[in-house]
Amino acid sequence: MAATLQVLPCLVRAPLRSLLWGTPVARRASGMALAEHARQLFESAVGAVQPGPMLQRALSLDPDGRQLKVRDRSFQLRQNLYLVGFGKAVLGMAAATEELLGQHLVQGVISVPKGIRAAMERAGKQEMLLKPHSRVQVFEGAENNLPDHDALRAALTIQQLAEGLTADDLLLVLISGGGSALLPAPIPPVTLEEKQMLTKLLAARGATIQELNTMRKALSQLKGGGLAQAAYPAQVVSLILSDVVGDPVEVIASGPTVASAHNVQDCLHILNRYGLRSALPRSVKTVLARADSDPRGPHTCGHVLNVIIGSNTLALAEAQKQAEVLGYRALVLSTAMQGDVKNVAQFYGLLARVAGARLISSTAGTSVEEDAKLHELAAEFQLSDLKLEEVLKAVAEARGPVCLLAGGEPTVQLQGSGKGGRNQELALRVGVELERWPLGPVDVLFLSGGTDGQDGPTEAAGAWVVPELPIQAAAEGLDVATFLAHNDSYTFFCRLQGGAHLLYTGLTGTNVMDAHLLFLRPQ
Ligand SMILES: Nc1ncnc2c1ncn2[C@@H]1O[C@H](COP(=O)(O)OP(=O)(O)OP(=O)(O)O)[C@@H](O)[C@H]1O
Ligand SMILES: O=C(O)[C@H](O)CO
Repeated sequence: MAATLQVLPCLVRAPLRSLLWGTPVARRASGMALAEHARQLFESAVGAVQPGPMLQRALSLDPDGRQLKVRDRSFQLRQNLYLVGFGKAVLGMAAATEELLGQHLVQGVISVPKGIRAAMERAGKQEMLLKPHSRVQVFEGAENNLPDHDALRAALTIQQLAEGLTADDLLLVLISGGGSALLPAPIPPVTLEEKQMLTKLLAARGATIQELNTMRKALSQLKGGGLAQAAYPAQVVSLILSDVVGDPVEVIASGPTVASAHNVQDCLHILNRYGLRSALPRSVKTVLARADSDPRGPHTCGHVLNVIIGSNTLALAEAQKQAEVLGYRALVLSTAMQGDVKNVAQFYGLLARVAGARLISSTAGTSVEEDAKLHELAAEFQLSDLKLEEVLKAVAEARGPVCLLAGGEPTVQLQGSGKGGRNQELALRVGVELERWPLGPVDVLFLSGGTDGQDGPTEAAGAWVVPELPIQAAAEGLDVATFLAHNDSYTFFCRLQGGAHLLYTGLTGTNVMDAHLLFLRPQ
């Protein structure tokens, strides 16, 4: 998520209302009513994981304001409350926390992306901004999600605050995605540049976020429970907005308040897997060699309460509820969609075909081959929570409009130098897939959007498509295959019907991966 949000370049001529869903002409186009519902449901998903409501749900003060309740735990408040935070959504989380607990807050320090305050101001999101005389000091850094010297300064200030706490104090830690890059504190003699280089190399070779953060933890003073250790003997409560599939607290932002269960062997394994063992800087070898013989052993976190306060699951549950209100049979397929965007697109294309056939009539169903192929594709993703059979069964019984919801974070192997994001590329690819399969008398619409409101380095959050997409594109002389070959989905959608298929929300101030919505409505 780049922190700045500029004018929407492909739509500068359009009035504000039509920026969202296009011109009146486009509005009449096929699928426009479904598109309006898709936008509403996407917004309700994002709304459920806004910092304010999330923190109000997670925290409560007793009537005399002396006890803070978090889940089933109570903490005494007596001018002993401190706050630190790091992550893309932490500015709004800190503002909401100060709003709720300001009278008890002694001091706070947060590390947030460069330019985020200005972007929130431009977007008119006052609720995401701290008040003028806030007790929370803000550091902006980690441009392009890479740790830099500004983030390092923030991390050292956070460390100092934590180390100064006593057993009477309570430290609230606000954590969200992007927290790893915003809290760099390499163990000497490893330098910031060396750590940055290693994480960049691992990411470029396809390391997963779990692998990347295992390495980050091994080389950091604050990750893998280091921050909790620094705050000891104060009590620590971490409020975590998850941007990782399955909400693993030890992985999100590299688990600064969760004892690391990894050892040096795990790190060597990862380095071997990506052919990086021999290229390691001497400093990294030194730190890894020291780690297992550290007499203090791993960090202990018995004084910590880690709480997930927002996640993709929560966001989809709200969208599901709203879809039912709009009259859809709404079903959540998975909150763990991962895998190459091409395969994910193929899956959704085939799902529309198979589910669509079941919706209109079980006898005019799809071929055995199509059904088998759909299950084969699903099995390849190895999704822990996929409910394909249940969903297909429910669709067959639905007899009316259906909305299938999923969440996660597919990956794009970048080959071209075009402008796009994984949501727009997924939508474009699904548009192509939808045309490949005869769908029968069913209206279909697919939307993919990033819940942070910014898809890759573009101003859009995502896009929506209908099966007529290839025909619409051809009518405007747009060759979909060429745009896809250059990873140029944003340019494509800007040109298609004057940008009517792009989803614009502006920066949302939250981040729980992506949301995918597939609508099927018998004609
Ligand atoms: N031209 C492009 N076409 C398609 N995808 C792209 C393009 N350029 C970048 N991306 C994808 O965008 C993603 C990076 O953008 P973004 O900052 O939104 O994601 P992120 O860093 O994973 O953040 P978040 O998890 O907060 O969404 C990467 O997955 C990258 O592959
Ligand atoms: O910061 C990070 O480590 C990633 O966003 C995952 O939480």
